[in-house]
Amino acid sequence: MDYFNYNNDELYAEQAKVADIAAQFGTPCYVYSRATLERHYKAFCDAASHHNHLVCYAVKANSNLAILNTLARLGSGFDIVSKGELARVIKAGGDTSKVVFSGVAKTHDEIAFALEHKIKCFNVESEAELERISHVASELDVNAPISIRVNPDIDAKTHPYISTGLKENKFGIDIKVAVDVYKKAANLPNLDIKGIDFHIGSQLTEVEPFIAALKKVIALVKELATHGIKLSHVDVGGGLGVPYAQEAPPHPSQYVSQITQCLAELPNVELIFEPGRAIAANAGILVTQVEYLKQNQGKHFAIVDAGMNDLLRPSLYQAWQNIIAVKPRQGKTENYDIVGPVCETGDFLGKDRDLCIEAGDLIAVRSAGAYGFTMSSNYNSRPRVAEIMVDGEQIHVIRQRETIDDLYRNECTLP
Ligand SMILES: Cc1ncc(COP(=O)(O)O)c(C=O)c1O
Ligand SMILES: N[C@@H](CCCC[NH3+])C(=O)O
Repeated sequence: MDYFNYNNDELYAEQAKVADIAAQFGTPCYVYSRATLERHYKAFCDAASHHNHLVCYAVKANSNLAILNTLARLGSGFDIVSKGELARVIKAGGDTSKVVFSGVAKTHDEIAFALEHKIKCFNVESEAELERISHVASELDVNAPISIRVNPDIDAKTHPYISTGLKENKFGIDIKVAVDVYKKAANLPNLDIKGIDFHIGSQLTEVEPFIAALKKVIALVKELATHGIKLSHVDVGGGLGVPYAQEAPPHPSQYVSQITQCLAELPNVELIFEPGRAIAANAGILVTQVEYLKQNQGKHFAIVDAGMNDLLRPSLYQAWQNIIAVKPRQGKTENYDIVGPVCETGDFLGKDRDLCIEAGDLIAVRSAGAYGFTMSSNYNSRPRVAEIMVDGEQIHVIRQRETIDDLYRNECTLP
């Protein structure tokens, strides 16, 4: 089966299962396929098998414990951005020695927690952070493994909100001053310089920007060697896109092979990948029920029970995700805006979709396994939805739907 089984993934092939799941557990709900998740992870590993490598799944894409545990069992490492994400990795049985820690605002407490759990590396995003990590490591009397996240000033040609490798973005350290920062790191106490990393953005549909950034980084690795600073790994970040609509991003094997070719001149350097979306997006769907069909002066709306609080990407980035009927009907299609219950005009899951549907029907938003549940909220006091994993013939509830009580569990009224 294709890596991007966009039109025919394991879940869609089992429409009856999706309908049963909705009947049993209610809607909206996220439904994931373990088989797809595993296949996507292996696509990276298999393609990189001839180079010393580590795939560190980006936890932010989908941090459910069952998802992390599934990947941990395959030997995955993890890219984290908070103490909470590290705690999830530990709870899910992940190996902390395979964890890299990214993010621009690591606190004293987060750094100490990561050091106590002996993570593989801190991806350092500023000189001030470097000093803080050195300080915390000295307090704990340990050495902190570090890599500098360089900002290579490469245009990733993606949505401006998810572009991270340009000088106007907050991420990383200007590649032009990186040598000086490495020299500074070499002189600070309790730091072990391990590697270098970059991450130029998300949902990239071409390999060229990755290669352009990697070439700059390889030149820097060589320059650092002339200063006696030897690196043992190069972390190329995540960012490989998926086909939500007509875009045709490269298959992971193509992407990985171009990267390994580029890195062939540094055969002893470990290659780290941080994919999130490419592993999780097309392993999940959001299932929602049509509550009402409505017409305003010729404009058709399908009002569904999932909203922007459940899946934010369409509202936040005007992202397009395919929407299909779980049980297609024969008949005339209508052009609908698929909108949710939230009191915001921007609350939509899709616009201008031709569908043949009736109230009560189930529809599925595809490619929703990444940045779906993790970006959901309780806005409008809507309980967060259930997450379900299809695992061969078995179906597991991997997160219960929140109850109304859950909404105010941590609140109180004034005395
Ligand atoms: C540092 C870092 N690594 C990895 C990722 C994962 O990105 P993606 O889901 O696009 O693979 C992100 C998110 O963009 C990130 O910020
Ligand atoms: N949340 C974004 C991706 C951001 C990646 C994090 N750096 C999305 O849904 O596309």
